[in-house]
Amino acid sequence: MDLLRYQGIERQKEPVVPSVIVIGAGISGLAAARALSDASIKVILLESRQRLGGRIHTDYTFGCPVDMGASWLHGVCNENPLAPLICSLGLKLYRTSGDNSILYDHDLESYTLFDMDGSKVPQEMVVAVGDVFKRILKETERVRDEHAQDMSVHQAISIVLDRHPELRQEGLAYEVMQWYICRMEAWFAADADMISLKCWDQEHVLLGGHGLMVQGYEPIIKELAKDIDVRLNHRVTKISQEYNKVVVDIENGTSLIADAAIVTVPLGVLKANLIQFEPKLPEWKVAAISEIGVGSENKIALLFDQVFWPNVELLGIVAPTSYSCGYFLNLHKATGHPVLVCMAAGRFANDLEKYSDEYAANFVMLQLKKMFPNASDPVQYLVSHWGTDRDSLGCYSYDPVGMAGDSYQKLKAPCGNLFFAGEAVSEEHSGSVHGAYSSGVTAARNCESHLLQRLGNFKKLRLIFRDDNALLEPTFPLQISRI
Ligand SMILES: Cc1cc2nc3c(=O)[nH]c(=O)nc-3n(C[C@H](O)[C@H](O)[C@H](O)COP(=O)(O)OP(=O)(O)OC[C@H]3O[C@@H](n4cnc5c(N)ncnc54)[C@H](O)[C@@H]3O)c2cc1C
Repeated sequence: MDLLRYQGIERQKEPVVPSVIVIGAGISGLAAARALSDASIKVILLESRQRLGGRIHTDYTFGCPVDMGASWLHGVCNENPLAPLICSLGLKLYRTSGDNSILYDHDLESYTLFDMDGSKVPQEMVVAVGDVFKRILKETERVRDEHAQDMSVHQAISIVLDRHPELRQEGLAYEVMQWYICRMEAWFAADADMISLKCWDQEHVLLGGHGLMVQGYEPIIKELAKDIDVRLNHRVTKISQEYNKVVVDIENGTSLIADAAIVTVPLGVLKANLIQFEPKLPEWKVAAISEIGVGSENKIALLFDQVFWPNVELLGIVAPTSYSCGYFLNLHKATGHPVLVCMAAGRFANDLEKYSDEYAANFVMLQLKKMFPNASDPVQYLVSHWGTDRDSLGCYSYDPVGMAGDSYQKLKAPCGNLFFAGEAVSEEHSGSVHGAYSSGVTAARNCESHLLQRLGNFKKLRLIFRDDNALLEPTFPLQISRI
């Protein structure tokens, strides 16, 4: 095979500079490319979209940053792998909850809930039902211990309520309970009847609570991409491992060749077989791809000319089913801009994608008008489509009922000179930005060790030095506010 007929990375003269193709310019791909580039490895980053960031997408159409993908930093602490970057860029965080928040709870104190008739739900009831919900979840641990077979969180809640009728709620309190289930479903981006009882609370949560990125996540993406050879509009269609090399075919008909590749495309893209692998991926890898779930979450952001809602972080509407409940993030509290973001998850998020943006915006405005009959119409709106966008095909991974315990490890495991990164390979922090970032750094390190073993000590060629210690110790403290 004549390697020179491939475009892109040219055959190197001695001494050898290893080359790696990173596929996907989300946070994991950018982190991997940055780490490899800092280790003097030649990197090309291929991205199918016309923009960087993947499931991080800060939109500026409203004249202020609005994150249509990730918006929270989960774990506002120096141990968060993103802390050094956030600090060095001087980015501000608005903390919506502290250390004692539970997994799916961004801040109990600053919710205001309404019923379908627009009446405010008494705060004592919100707190009381929240306590009952915590007790129910605690009881599901017993159900888990009693059953060898996995089941859904929904099924376990039903078993608990059969055993403890005193925990059942009636009337408005029942609707508030549905709202808590809706919040939990939003965390996992999946309905309660799909979430694994065995796994749902096994996530390792960093300290420091949850903080909104006030200026959006985009500055981090820009910083990581500095000086990296990124090729936008380069959709990868095939990855072949040949003669100790990796050949990557691009939709535009060109091919690139390198010593190794790191695949960071979303799990949804792998599930849909949008990239052909030659030879085929081993069965254990294919099984992991199919076992891990991909959830759905969409945002409908609404810009108003003035604020007509109370000064709380979240506005919620309670309903007889978790599907019909709704909630809106009040960006005005965190950023000062008159923006509400409706967050839809699970089947509701999927269903919204079947309609036009106008329909979705009208639908959530109807919900808002139930809470605030005098609500003005939005000046502008934005609607995300993470589930049908062929570059994401879902929002982030979750643990479905019956998932094998080692699926994340298998998804992460390399196949020869092919490495895997992305939020879904992060065992401890899947579904998060910091988990995706770390997975990219880890894949780059593993890839570098692989190349060192195969090609010898190219380290002596180190062209760019980065002070590794500078990455460990943030120069400035995290800037956290609570207005
Ligand atoms: C609505 C929503 C809300 C979220 N909220 C939060 C939050 O508040 N906090 C948090 O920590 N996390 C949140 N997340 C999750 C977080 O956004 C992701 O975990 C993280 O951004 C994933 O990064 P990644 O690099 O793994 O994947 P991606 O960002 O998806 O990057 C993969 C890249 O691969 C590209 N690609 C796809 N196919 C191809 C191809 N064939 N060829 C070349 N390139 C391809 C894609 O275009 C994309 O740029 C949220 C996600 C969504 C969708």
